[in-house]
Order: sequence, then C-alpha cells, then structure tokens
Amino acid sequence: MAFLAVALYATAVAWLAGLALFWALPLLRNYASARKMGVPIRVIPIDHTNPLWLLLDRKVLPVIARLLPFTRKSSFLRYNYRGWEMRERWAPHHEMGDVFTIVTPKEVWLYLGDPDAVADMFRRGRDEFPRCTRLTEMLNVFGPNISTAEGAQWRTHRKLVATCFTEQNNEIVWSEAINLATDMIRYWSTRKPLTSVDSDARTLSLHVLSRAAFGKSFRFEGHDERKAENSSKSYKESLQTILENCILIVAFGPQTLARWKSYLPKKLARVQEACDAFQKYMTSVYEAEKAASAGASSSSRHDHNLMTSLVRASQASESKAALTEQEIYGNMFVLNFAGHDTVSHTFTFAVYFLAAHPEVQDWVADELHQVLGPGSDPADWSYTRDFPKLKRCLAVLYETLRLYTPVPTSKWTDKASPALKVGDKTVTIPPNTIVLPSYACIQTDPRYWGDDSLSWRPQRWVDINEEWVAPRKGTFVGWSDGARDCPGKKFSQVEFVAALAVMLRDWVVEPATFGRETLADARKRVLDVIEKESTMILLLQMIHPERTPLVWKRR
Ligand code: HEM
Repeated sequence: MAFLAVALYATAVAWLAGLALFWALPLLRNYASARKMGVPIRVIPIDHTNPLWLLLDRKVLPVIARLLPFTRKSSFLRYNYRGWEMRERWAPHHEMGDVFTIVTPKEVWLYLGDPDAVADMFRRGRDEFPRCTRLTEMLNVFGPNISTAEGAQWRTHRKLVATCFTEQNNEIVWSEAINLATDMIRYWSTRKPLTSVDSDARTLSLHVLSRAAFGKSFRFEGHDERKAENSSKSYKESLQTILENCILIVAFGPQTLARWKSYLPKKLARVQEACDAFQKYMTSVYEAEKAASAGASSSSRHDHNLMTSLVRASQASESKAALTEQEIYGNMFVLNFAGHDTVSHTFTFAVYFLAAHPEVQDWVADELHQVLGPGSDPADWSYTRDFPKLKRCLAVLYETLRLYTPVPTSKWTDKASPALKVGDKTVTIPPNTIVLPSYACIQTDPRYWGDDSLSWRPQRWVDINEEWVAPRKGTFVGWSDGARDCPGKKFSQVEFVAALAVMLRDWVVEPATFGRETLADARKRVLDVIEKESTMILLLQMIHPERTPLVWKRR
C-alpha cells in the first residue's frame, strides 16, 4: 500500500515537473519578456498555432463558454482561437491602446493598431522584421518554397517566382476567368435557388489556376454536374482534396501518411492518395517542360503559364540562383495554395454582400455598360483596354477584403530587438516576438474609415470623378505590404474583376426568401449570416453559405 502511495506521489510530481518544464516555464519566460515592453499584456494558456489545437479550438471553446459562462470575457475565450480578430475588431485596441501583447507558451505576439507604426514596420522590411517561417512551414508539403524561405534563399525564390507573374500571364487569367464565369452564370441562373456559390467559386478559381499555373484548360462544371469517380486521382480533385485537408496533412505529415498508407482510415487514405497524385502530376508537367526546353518538344514553348515560366527562369539563372526540382514543386504547390481559396472565399463573400446590396449591383452595372457596352460579347473584352477602367468592380474586391481579410499577415523580430514608435511611445521589441498589424482593427477602425466603417460600401473606394481613393498608408493590408507582399495581387484582381464583370453586366442576384419573409428581411438575414457564420478555418471563409440560397435573374 505504502509502495502504491509512493508510486502515485512520484507520478504526480513527475507530471507537475513535466507541466512546469513544458508549459509554465516558457509561459513565465515569455511573460517576463513581454513586460519589458511596457505595454498591456493578455495571457493565453495554449499556443493557438499548435496543429492539435487547430483541430480542436472551435469545438472546445464554445463548449467551455456554454458550461462556464463567466469565462466568456476571459483572455482564453476571447483570444485563444484562430481568427479571434474578426470577432473583436477594434475592441481590444480601444480597451488597451494602439499596441498590446498576447503571451502564449510558445512566444509573444505584439499587435499594432496604429497605421503609422504598421507602415513603418513594412517600410523597414525584411532585415528588421522578417517573416516568422515557423508559422508557414506547414506549406513545405511538397518542398521548400517562397512562403517558407527566408534570407538569401527567399530572395532567389522571390526573384524567380516574380518572373512568372507577367502581363502575358494576366491576359491568360483574364480570358480564362471570362470563359469560366460565362459558364458559371449560365449554370447559376438555372439553379433556383442556388446553394453552391462557394463550391462553384472554388471550381472557377481552381480552373483559372490550372490554366494559368499549368497550362491546362478545363470547362466549368457546376456543383451538381461534377462526376464523383476518380475523386482523388486527377490534378484538380487531388489539389482540392489537399487544400481541404491541409490541417490534417500538417498534423500527420505527408511522409507519415505515405508510410502508413495501407492502415489509414478512409478519409486519411484519400488525402494520402491526393498528395501522391498531385506530386505525380507536377513531376509529369516538370518533365514535359524540361523536355520542351531541351528542344525535344515545342508544345509549351509559347505558353506563359507559371510552371513553364518557373522552370525556364530557373534554368536560365546561374546555378547558385536556380531552384532545385523539389523547390519548383514546393513553389507550384504554394502558388496553387495561395491563389485558390484566397480568391474563391473572397468571391463568395462578395456575392453574398452583393445579394444584400442591390444598389451596389446597379452602381457596378452602370460602369460595365459604360466601359463594355450593353450587348458586347465577353469573349471580345480586352484585358489591356478594359481591366484598368473597371474601378467599381475592383472596389467590390477591396471592400470585401477590407472587412473579411482571408490571410492575416505577420512578421517577427527573430534574434534582434528593433524599436518601433507607436503614437508617442517607443517600444523596444524583444527577440522572438511575432509582430502583427491588427488587420481587423485598422481596416475597420472608425478613426480611419468613418462611422460606417463596418458597412460594406464599395463606393468609398471611387470618388465622384471616378478616381481611385487610396486609403491612408497602414490602414489596408489585404495583400500585405513591403518586400514580402503578395506577388499574386494583380493575378487575383484580374480574375475577380473579369468574373464579376461577366456576372453583373446582365444579371442581378438576390436572396431566396423563406415563407412570408420580405426581400428586405432576407437581405438583412444575409448580412447577419456573413457576420455570424464566418470563421477562420485555414483562411477566413463563410462556413455554411449553402444554407443561405440565392437567386440570379436577368437584369
Ligand atoms: C484575394 C486574393 C489574395 C489575397 C487576399 C492574398 C493575400 C496575401 C497576403 C496577405 C500575403 C502575405 C502573407 C504573410 O505576410 O504571411 C500573401 C502572400 C503570398 N501570396 Fe497572396 N493573396 C491573394 C492571392 C494570391 C494569388 C492569386 C497568388 C498566386 C497565384 C498568391 C500568391 C502568394 C504568394 C506566393 C505569397 C508569399 C509571398 C512571399 O512570401 O514572398 N496570392 N498573399
């Protein structure tokens, strides 16, 4: 009996020691580091980027909030999950000032709500505020790449990737988006009511990417038209499966999945198959391009898709500045990853906002009739002539990103301790601190955006002379800023504007009404759904748009 008691005691002590070593000590160390900055501190007990916690946070926290309602205002419930920024908006900054920290057992996160400090941080660039590659290393699935590299390596990736985003590639994006959107609106107009906006928007963006990235064109297939067979084997389906299961892939790792493939449950086996198929697909395109470069084939010589540009640029540069085969795969995956759901989720938000705002649809349609003419064939619209004039369409994209930013941008201090001026205070930021522009705050703070800052009003981006209204520096970071901003910014703008132009010139969208609901009530319901049922999965998205059906009609 005495032996059992000693064993239990020893186990308890070992547990406590383990807990102190792995949790409490780092938390205390980080707390001490944060205190040195002399700014308000909030503490959260779990590293919110931990892959296991990523699988659980949205399930666990609502249960705790229900069982222990008095904890709702605690830092744990307010800040210990992905995307808390969207729920809180500017509230934490108005409570704590333009700068505050959140301390986790992993590191300290510093939040900036002052546009001048944000602009200064981006201006000072990668030397003082590099990317914290730990946060993106999950994107190393198929090889090192532009998103996960730093220093000289990143410069090589960035230089070569930048050569892919040419005006010729934008032309491809423009015409492919027009073709696909023409088929998509045809499909949407036959669905009454339409419940597949998000799924169809993903198809559109995937098909634009497959053409612009790999040179493969696919016709648009609506949600109900898609065939289920071969689901994880084709390029399209494999990429879709990978993107939908990124968190699982990160949690288990593609190598582990491959090693245990015979024993995996059905869902994981499908994910593993998809990784395998996507890798094979990239290898085949890579080999074909290499052969074409060597003169064995001329099939892809004149195409300006991202893969061919990357292989050619890499072959053309000196050996030290070239990318390895693995790095080319890594970059192709990351371009697909970064360019797919960012655009499709934003497009879905925009369609729902439009359904709630008929006056914005009319405002955009006026521009489309003026620039493109009422009866012109979309196939004749020109990227170089028409795209720069479609400012109202672009404003719909900016306004949607302002309120619902899919990708939060972040920097860190690495081993340095830079000083940053925030208002009249100079904050010396310790090493190993993540530094973030509080995007959900600065993009909606009434101090910079006015009293209607939370209203979706694309008209704020275009003045009465049809000139673009640039926001104050540091108040809009939708595509990030500085040296590591988004290289796909123009790509996404061209795709979005082309698709929107096709849809809004001749069509209008409204919410389907339920029972005796009026159209005005249905529009309010849509806005409520956008606000309450959007969340950060891997990116910010509407969770169940299919529960809010829409109807498209001829204008
Ligand atoms: C609406 C659409 C898009 C939004 C809102 C967006 C936003 C962003 C943001 C905020 C970053 C910086 C992330 C950070 O600092 O951690 C970023 C980086 C990046 N984006 Fe985009 N993006 C979009 C579309 C695209 C597209 C279409 C592509 C490619 C086809 C792309 C490729 C990339 C890449 C490769 C990076 C990493 C750049 C680097 O680290 O040097 N993005 N994007």
